[in-house]
Amino acid sequence: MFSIRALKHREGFVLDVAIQVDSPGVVALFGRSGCGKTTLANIIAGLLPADHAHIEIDGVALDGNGKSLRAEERRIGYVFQDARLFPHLDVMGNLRYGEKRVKSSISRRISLDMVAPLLGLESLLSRRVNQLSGGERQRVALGRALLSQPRLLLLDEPLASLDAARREEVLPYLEKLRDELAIPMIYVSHQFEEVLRLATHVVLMERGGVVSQGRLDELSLHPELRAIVGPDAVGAVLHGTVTAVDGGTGLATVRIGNNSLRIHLREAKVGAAVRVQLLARDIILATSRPENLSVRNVMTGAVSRVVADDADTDLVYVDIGGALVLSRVTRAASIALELRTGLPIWVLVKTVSIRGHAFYEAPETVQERSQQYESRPW
Ligand SMILES: Nc1ncnc2c1ncn2[C@@H]1O[C@H](COP(=O)(O)OP(=O)(O)OP(=O)(O)O)[C@@H](O)[C@H]1O
Repeated sequence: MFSIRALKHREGFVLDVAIQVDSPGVVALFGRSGCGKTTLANIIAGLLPADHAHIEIDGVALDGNGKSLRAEERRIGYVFQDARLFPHLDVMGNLRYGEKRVKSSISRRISLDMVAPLLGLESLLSRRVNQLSGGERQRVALGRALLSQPRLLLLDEPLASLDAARREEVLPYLEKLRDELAIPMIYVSHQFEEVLRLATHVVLMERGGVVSQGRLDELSLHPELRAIVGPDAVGAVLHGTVTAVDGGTGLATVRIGNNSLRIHLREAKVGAAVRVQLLARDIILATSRPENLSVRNVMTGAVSRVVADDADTDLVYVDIGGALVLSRVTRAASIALELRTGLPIWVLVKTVSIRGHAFYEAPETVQERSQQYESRPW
C-alpha cells in the first residue's frame, strides 16, 4: 500500500526514513516533538522538496525515478492542526471548495451526501466558520479533504489544538472514516492515546529516523516507545476477538491468547477484532491461583523474563499464550515471589483499568473494503 523512502538534510537535522506498509488502514507516524514527523508529512504531500524521495501509494508513484508529481497532482487530502477553513465561506462553501478541486477525469466516489452524515455536519452546513467549535472546524476540514477525492488522507496532529473533551468528540469520526470508508490514512501524532485508538500500523520515529515499525501490539513493548510514553503509560497492547457480550452488564468477553478478559466496550459485537491496552502499573501477579478476589480478570501464563526498570522496580514479561503482558512490580515483590523465567504465574487486572475502547473491524473486513476501494477507477 505505502512505500516511502525520504532523505532530507536540514541544518542540524537529517531525515532519513524508509517505510513499507503492505496492509490497508491507518499508518501512525509517532515520535517526540522534533523527530521529523511534519517534515516527512510535507515531503509526502509534495509541499517540501526532499534531497531524495521515492513515494508510492497504492501502486501509484508520486515521487521517484526522476519524476515528482506536484502537490496538487498527488491527490492527498491534508488536514492540519488548525483547520485552515475559509472564513468568508460557510460550512457548505468550505466543503464545496474540496469538490471544486477535483478534475473531471476522476470519478467521484465520496459525495457531500455521504460526508455530511458521516462527520455529523448536516446541521452545520449554513454556519459561518466563526460560529463553529474547534472540533466542528476539524470535522469540516476532514470533510473538505474527503470531497477532494483523495487517494490518501494525511492528518498532521489534527486534534492537537483541541482540549480533551473536543478530542473525544472528534476521535469517533476518525474511527468511522477508517472503518467505513477504508480510505488509507497517514496520521501524525505524539499522543499515544490517539495512536492506540486509530492506528493499524505504527512507525516509531526518533531523531529523523525510523526506530521500528509494525502493528501496535508488536511494538507496544518496544523500549523506545516505553521511553517516549513514560513509565505510567507503558503497557502491552493486545489483539483479541469478542466471543460474547453480556447485554445486562455491558461487558464483552474478549479472547486473547489462551485467556479471556472481560472488558467494557462500546458497541461490541461478537466476532469483532479488539485492541486493548493493559498498563504495566495495573497488572498484579500471583504465584498461586488467587481466590475470593473482586478482580474479574485472572489470566494464566508463565514468566518470560524479568528485567530491571530502575533501582527499585522490575518489569516482568508474562507469556499468556501467544501474547506478552507486562507488569511493573517493586524489586522487593519480585524477590519475595522469586520471579524467574518459566515460573507459572496468574495475571490479575481490574476491568475498570483496561483501556479497551480502541477497537476496529476484523482485519479481513478492512481488507475486503480495501479491495473494493482499490478496484474503483479513481
Ligand atoms: N523550516 C525549517 N527549516 C529548518 N529546520 C526546520 C524547519 N522546520 C522544522 N525544522 C527542524 O526539523 C526538525 C524536525 O521538525 P518537524 O517539525 O518535522 O518535527 P515533528 O516531529 O513534526 O515535531 P512536532 O511534533 O513538534 O511538530 C526539527 O529539528 C526542526 O527544528
